[in-house]
Amino acid sequence: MADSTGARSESDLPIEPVYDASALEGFDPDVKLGAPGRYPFTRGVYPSMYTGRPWTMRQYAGFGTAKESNERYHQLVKAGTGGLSVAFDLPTQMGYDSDEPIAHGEVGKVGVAIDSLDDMRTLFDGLPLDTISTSMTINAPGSTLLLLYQLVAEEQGVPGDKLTGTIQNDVLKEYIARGTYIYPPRESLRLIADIFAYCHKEMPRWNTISISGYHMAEAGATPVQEIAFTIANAIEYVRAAEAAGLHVDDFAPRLSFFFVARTTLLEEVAKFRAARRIWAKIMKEQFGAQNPKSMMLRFHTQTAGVQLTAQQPEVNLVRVALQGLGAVLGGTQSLHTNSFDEAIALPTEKAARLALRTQQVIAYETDVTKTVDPFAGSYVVESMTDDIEEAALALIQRVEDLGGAVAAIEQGFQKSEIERSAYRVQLEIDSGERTVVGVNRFTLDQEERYDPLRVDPTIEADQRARLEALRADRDQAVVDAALGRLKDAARGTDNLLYPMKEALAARATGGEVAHALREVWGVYQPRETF
Ligand SMILES: CC(C)(COP(=O)(O)OP(=O)(O)OC[C@H]1O[C@@H](n2cnc3c(N)ncnc32)[C@H](O)[C@@H]1OP(=O)(O)O)[C@@H](O)C(=O)NCCC(=O)NCCSC(=O)CCC(=O)O
Repeated sequence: MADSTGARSESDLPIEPVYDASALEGFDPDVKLGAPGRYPFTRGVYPSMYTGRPWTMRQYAGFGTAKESNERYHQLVKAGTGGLSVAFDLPTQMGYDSDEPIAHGEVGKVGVAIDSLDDMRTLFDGLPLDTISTSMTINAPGSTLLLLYQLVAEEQGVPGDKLTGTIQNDVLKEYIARGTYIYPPRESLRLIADIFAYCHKEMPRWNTISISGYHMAEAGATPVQEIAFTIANAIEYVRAAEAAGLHVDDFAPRLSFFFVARTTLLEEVAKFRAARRIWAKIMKEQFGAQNPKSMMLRFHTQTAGVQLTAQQPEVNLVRVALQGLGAVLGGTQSLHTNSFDEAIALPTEKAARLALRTQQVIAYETDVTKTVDPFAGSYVVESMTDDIEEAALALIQRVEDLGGAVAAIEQGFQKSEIERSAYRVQLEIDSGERTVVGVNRFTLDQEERYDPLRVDPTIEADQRARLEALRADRDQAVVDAALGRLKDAARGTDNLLYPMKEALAARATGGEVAHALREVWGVYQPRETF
């Protein structure tokens, strides 16, 4: 291994200037790799990987009203996207309606505003929910949006067992890095276990959670921290579901993951391979899973937004191509490539199309899809995979020693470790030790003007008007009764999703559902650590 003066990876692990056969001394490919599609899945979750089917090109999109977002989805489908991915605005993500004072100024900004079944119907108008898979980036109110989706599908004549997609539903990382939590951790875990049980019965093809390292990475986590904290959260979810009486093989096949892809391509490929191996072993050895699908770490990837620059934004096209290539070489199941203008504002239609084209070039103009796991056996990538696995396992153990992910969150552990890493990177950029092209080297004297997309400010008023009409039009007594049954379930142990679905079908709003649960469970108060 390199001495302390040698190159270091993003995870602060040594990188040798040259790797040779000695790096793989004692390396047993049968144990470390297995065949593609076989335990421990280091080489990928499917035997044929992209030679059988390309990854899902799934571009995250949504802004303004349901109608505008619906138009963008139709454009993306026309441009060849393989699956939908819905971005919701902050009020929707926090369980507030568009007409609440706290929502003012945020309606439709970072995603689409969805208040009720009426909005959801508009959002998916003309999109065939029996054939398209849809991911929804929604966490604390994940159950609400999932049920609205199911209700719209039922109106289209598509039953729950035909529906494919994913809700993010990963509240633990919200406490650590992203911030859109509502309820305290223990109640959130109970809701998540109810979602697992509901989907097992009613929507068996749905991916019930997307356990995410992406946002931790955006907040500054290193690759090792990203996968270690994500897997530690996943362990917590498995325990919560088991405690609720579910059998591991009844829900684990539908757990999915979400990671970042940085420009440091070699380490990223190693990270993805290590993550698969770690998860497979944990599920088999620690949780006694029997179904190989329970051991498969299937993941979505988004290219690293934090690496994009507002300066010379077209350079971001190059960064995204490299990041996307890393994700594919690492065996991702689904990929979002960022638009080059994302460091400035919401992507324009042209920028969104170019981002999709980037994936299409990787898929159809390179040769990396023609053979499975092309880096297998590489001196450097296998060494890095081992190093990352070892470091990540040690960090998972530290979380376990603190009492598991929830206890560690309550002690502020993950957040402060990530902040330390972010600080280190910022110091390196400020001192010039780390080059960011166009920012601290190769800069322009005068940046070109760039006209970003702006959200129409009148949409908040439109959304309010729609809510007023909905409240005047619906049968309030039916809504109140259903919300009452939801609160009773929250006080007791019955699965919450059944009364929640009744309330939403009666046109209760997302805000009303969240308020009902707030009333019973209270809200999470974060602990500040320095
Ligand atoms: C599991 C994944 C990762 C991918 O699901 P997909 O449906 O796309 O892919 P998949 O499951 O791999 O493949 C679909 C079907 O094809 C089959 N299949 C695929 N490849 C195969 C092959 N080579 N051989 C045989 N079968 C194969 C699979 O078994 C599966 O069928 P079966 O199902 O029948 O087995 C899912 O969770 C997902 O799509 N996640 C997306 C998450 C996302 O978009 N998040 C956006 C976050 S955006 C965000 O957070 C932004 C930042 C912010 O807002 O803060």
